[in-house]
Amino acid sequence: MFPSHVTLVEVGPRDGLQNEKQPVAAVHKIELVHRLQAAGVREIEATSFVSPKWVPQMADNTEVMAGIVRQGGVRYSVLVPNMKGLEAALPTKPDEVVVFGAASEAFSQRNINCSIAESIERFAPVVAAAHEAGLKVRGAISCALGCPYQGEVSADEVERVVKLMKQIGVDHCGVADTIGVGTPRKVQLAMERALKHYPLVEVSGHFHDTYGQALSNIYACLEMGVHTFDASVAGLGGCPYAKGATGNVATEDVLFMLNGLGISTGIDLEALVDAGAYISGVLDRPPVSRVGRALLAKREKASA
Ligand SMILES: CC(C)(COP(=O)([O-])OP(=O)([O-])OC[C@H]1O[C@@H](n2cnc3c(N)ncnc32)[C@H](O)[C@@H]1OP(=O)([O-])[O-])[C@@H](O)C(=O)NCCC(=O)NCCSC(=O)C[C@@](C)(O)CC(=O)[O-]
Repeated sequence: MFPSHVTLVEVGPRDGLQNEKQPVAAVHKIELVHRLQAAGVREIEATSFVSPKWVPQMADNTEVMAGIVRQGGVRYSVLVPNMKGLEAALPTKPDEVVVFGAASEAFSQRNINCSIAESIERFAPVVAAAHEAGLKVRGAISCALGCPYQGEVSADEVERVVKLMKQIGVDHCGVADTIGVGTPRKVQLAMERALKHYPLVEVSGHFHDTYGQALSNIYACLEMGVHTFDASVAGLGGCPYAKGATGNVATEDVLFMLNGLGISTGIDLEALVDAGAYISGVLDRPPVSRVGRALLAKREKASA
C-alpha cells in the first residue's frame, strides 16, 4: 500500500556538492541549507567528515556545521567513514551520522580504501561511540544495483552487507544505486533484502538518475511501502569514486511526483525550486531538475 507521507532526506549539500571541481564557499553551502529548511525540508545531510585529500570539497565541514542556524524539527546528518571522522564530527553536534559501505568489494576499495569486511570492522566502534553520544546511525550501501568496477551486483551481495550493518548496530539501512543502473523490479529485489533485516521505517532508497530510472525506482519502492528517500536539490551531484555517475534524483522532481500522488512531505515546491535556482546560480549552470527548469521557465514567461 502506498504511504500517505514520505520523508525526503536532502543530500544536496553533501552528495550534491562533494564532486564539484570548483570550490564552493562555505557561505553558499550554509545558505543552501537555510533555504532548504525554509522550504520545509526536515532531514538534511549537511557535509561529510572524510579525508580532505580524498574529497577536498568537504574540507570545510566544521565551518559549514558551525554556520548553520539550526531550525527546530530539522535533523542534520553528516557522513563519517571512521573514528577520526566521528571524533571531528561530534563537536559540531550532528543529529545523525552516516557510515557508508558498499555491496561491491571493488567499490569499497576505491571509495574508502578497504575491503567490505574491513569497513565493517572500522564502522563497529563508530556506531558504538555514536550511540553513546546519543546519535542515530544510518548506513548507506553503495552499488546495491551495480558497480562501475565490478558490473552486476546481486541481491545476495546486498543482503550480506545489510546483515553486517545490522550486526554492528546500524539503525537504518539505505539502499544506494550509486551509478543509476537499477530498474524497478531489480530495485524491489534489493529492497526486499533490506526489509528482511530492517523495518519499513528504517529502510530508504538513494537513487542516482544516470540512466533516467530514478523516479520509476522510487515509485517501485512506494509500492512496497518504503517511505524515505534521499534526493538532491537541482539534481546536484555524483560520486567522486564513480566516474560518469550523474547526480541524485532531483528533489524537485520527486516532490512533484509525490504531490501528484497526493503524498505529503511538508515541503513547499516553489520554495524548493528557489533553493535549487540559488545553488545553480552559485555554480553558474541551470538546474538539472526537469521540474525546476519547467517552473523557472513558467515564472519567467509569466513575468515577461
Ligand atoms: C576512509 C578514508 C579516510 C580512508 O583513507 P586512508 O588513506 O586509507 O586513511 P588512513 O586511515 O590510512 O589515513 C590517511 C590520512 O587520512 C587522514 N584521515 C583519515 N580519516 C580521516 C577523516 N575521517 N577525516 C580527515 N582525515 C582523515 C589520516 O589522518 C591520514 O592523514 P595523514 O597522516 O596522511 O596526514 C578515505 O578513503 C576517505 O576519506 N574516503 C571518503 C570517500 C568519500 O567521501 N566518498 C564519497 C562519499 S560516499 C558516497 O557519496 C556514496 C553515497 C553515500 O552517497 C551513496 C551512493 O550513492 O552510493
